[in-house]
Amino acid sequence: MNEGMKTTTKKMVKEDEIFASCTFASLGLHATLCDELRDKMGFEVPTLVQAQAIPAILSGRHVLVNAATGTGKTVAYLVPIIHHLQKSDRRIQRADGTFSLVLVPTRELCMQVYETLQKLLHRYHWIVPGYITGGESRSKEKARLRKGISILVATPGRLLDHLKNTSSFLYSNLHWIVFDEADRIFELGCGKEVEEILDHLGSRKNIVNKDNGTSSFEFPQQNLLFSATLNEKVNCFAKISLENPIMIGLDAGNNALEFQPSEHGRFLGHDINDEAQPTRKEKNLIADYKIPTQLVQSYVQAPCASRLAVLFSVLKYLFERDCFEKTLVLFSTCDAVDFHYSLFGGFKFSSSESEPRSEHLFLKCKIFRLHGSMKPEDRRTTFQAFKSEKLALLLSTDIAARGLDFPNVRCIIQYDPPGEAIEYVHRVGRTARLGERGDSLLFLQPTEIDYLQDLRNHGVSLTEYPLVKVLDSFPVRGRKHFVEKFVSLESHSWIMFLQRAVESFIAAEE
Ligand SMILES: Nc1ncnc2c1ncn2[C@@H]1O[C@H](COP(=O)(O)OP(=O)(O)OP(=O)(O)O)[C@@H](O)[C@H]1O
Repeated sequence: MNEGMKTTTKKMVKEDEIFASCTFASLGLHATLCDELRDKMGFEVPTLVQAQAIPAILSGRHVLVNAATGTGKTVAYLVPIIHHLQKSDRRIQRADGTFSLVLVPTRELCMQVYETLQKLLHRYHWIVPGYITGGESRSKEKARLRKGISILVATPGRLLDHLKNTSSFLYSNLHWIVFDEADRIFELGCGKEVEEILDHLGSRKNIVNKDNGTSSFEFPQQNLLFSATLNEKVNCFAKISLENPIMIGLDAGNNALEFQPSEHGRFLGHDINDEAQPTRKEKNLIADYKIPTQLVQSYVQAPCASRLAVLFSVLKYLFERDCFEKTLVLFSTCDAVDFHYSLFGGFKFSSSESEPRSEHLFLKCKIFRLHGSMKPEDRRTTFQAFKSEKLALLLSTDIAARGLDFPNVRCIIQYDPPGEAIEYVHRVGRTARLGERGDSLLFLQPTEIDYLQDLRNHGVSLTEYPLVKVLDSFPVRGRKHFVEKFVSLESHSWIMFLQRAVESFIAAEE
């Protein structure tokens, strides 16, 4: 973490590393839509991924986009679809049903894409956006589908449910299917669910050649896959959902990802229709993770006995010394989020045991929590509130790890490392978006330190966080801690003092 860096909105990378030198109009977009992007969204020029993806999608071909987190992928797929819909000779009507489907892995991301759509469609009132996602009442969703939704944003499970059970869901005019966070959707949908969706939508016709009995697929719709991380799951996904796609963001230098357009297309160095799985070596060659260059990535090694006091100390340091606007802390379970939420929200502290009266809240910032076991309404209000707060702390599970665009999140703390290394990329991608500054801190217990090597295998290297300097900055009984040589975290006077205070607070609580 850059010590004492001012929290400015100054971009940390050169503009030409984020934005293209062309205009939205030069990409072939309708003038009104370009005006909307400028006036409603404040977007003057396209980002690099938008400059490549928008013309590719306008061409009508299938497209696979691999671009770092926070580079504008959402607009990259929404805008060409809106461009085509607004220019159709006859204005589309609700009775025409759904023309485009956007599949996303979480409810919060569903709402976020829906809100972006509402802004983009401000001048196109006849193009109706909508969403269906778990946690809503199915009957309300049925009613919305019956009326007709032109561009529908949905999570896979609930979509399949309506495809099977809502006869009034009209999608005979479906032309675009977008898979945002494609690898995650495939993982969640375990492939079968997604294949069922594609088959229900008529998006994948299995053509059997009468002469030689071979089968291939025909795709009447235009399918678009987006993700910041490519892996074997996306490879399988591409196999069942893309036909000879245009590949964007795949480094030519990484031969495992070279794409040779051919009748079926090849992907990750393999013919995507080839049943043979990539060899172990080729798997290891799968893309280096695309991490924003300006992101400062650190780790801290903290044994179990002191990691809570360390987390407390780092948060206090961030909010009181570095004035970081917003911080997101990620835990592995809902219970862990709930436990730390009640602890952080209630823990009072006095810097000297002899003056208990001077107790005050240890963390002086608004604290929110977000996880899948919360009521849908609470998830929605929390999501919106954290987005609008200026100084806040969000404790969450991986529900907040992908796609969510929280303005001014300056630091991502992973208190529990993600199960899969690939989730690391998406978690840290909640900050350092679009050239903004950002920091990430990964907590590792001594037994987890090999995780760093796993990340290094994907081109990600972390520096050690200057933890002792932070701990030494907290006075104990009015005196700053100073020892010649650091022995261990457990024996640090501040950690021992804080740990005792936390334990007695927890012991006294229901
Ligand atoms: N052309 C643009 N000019 C300025 N800001 C933009 C532009 N395009 C997108 N943005 C902003 O950049 C931020 C990131 O956009 P978006 O959420 O689409 O990124 P993403 O690539 O989908 O990220 P993730 O991989 O995390 O889903 C958003 O705040 C969005 O409003």
